[in-house]
Amino acid sequence: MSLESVRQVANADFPSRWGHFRILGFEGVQVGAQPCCKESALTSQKEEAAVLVMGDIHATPPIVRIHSQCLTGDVFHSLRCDCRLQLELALRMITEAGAGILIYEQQEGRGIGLMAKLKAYELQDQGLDTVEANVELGFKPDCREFELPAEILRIMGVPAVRLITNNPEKVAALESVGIRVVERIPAEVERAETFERYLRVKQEKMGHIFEDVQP
Ligand SMILES: Nc1nc2c(ncn2[C@@H]2O[C@H](COP(=O)(O)OP(=O)(O)OP(=O)(O)O)[C@@H](O)[C@H]2O)c(=O)[nH]1
Ligand SMILES: [Zn+2]
Repeated sequence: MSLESVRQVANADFPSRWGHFRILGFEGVQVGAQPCCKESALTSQKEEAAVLVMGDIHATPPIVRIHSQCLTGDVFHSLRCDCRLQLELALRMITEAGAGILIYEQQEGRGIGLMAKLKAYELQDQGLDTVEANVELGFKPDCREFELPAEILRIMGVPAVRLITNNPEKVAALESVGIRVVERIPAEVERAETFERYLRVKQEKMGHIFEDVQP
């Protein structure tokens, strides 16, 4: 599968409680078969992202967060995962620096979609972890490829970034298309018992880097 014809479709003023941004819309088209699942939950081949931009992003490598949509966390403040806290961390870092980019990718449930993620929650309630639940539903543990955010950064003329993430796949995805990650900024948040297992599985099964705990 490859991503084609990525284009910017909007650019507007965006005052927010975090600070004053521009908000940009980008879309691209995925061509080829969905490699992720047996029964495709993703009916649309279009990939979209909303991008918040603040300040001068060209003077030095800007702070960048590639955030995958988590409706349950980002909107409802779920404590099953650390997504909302990571989103807040990123927005705080960008506004404190006065410059940066937040790419909000519509990759709900690591790309499996909202309904499948809720089914995965059900399986997790029965004892499976996040990786096992995805596999049980016929998906890969992680369906994301991060081609769209990489292409967005290229279109925006950003050749080097300081990336907020614990996920080495995001670093590798950018570097594989020539965007240098001059610094990886940990996306570590205050822990809660309700998402302790979620983080442990990210560390043990998905290779995420956590500096505040030993494996
Ligand atoms: N399949 C599945 N996806 C989940 C679950 N909980 C959260 N997600 C999704 O996980 C994605 C976030 O991925 P994470 O693995 O938490 O973190 P990451 O984006 O890979 O890495 P960081 O940059 O360090 O945050 C979002 O798309 C969420 O919707 C779950 O139980 N199952
Ligand atoms: Zn989440």
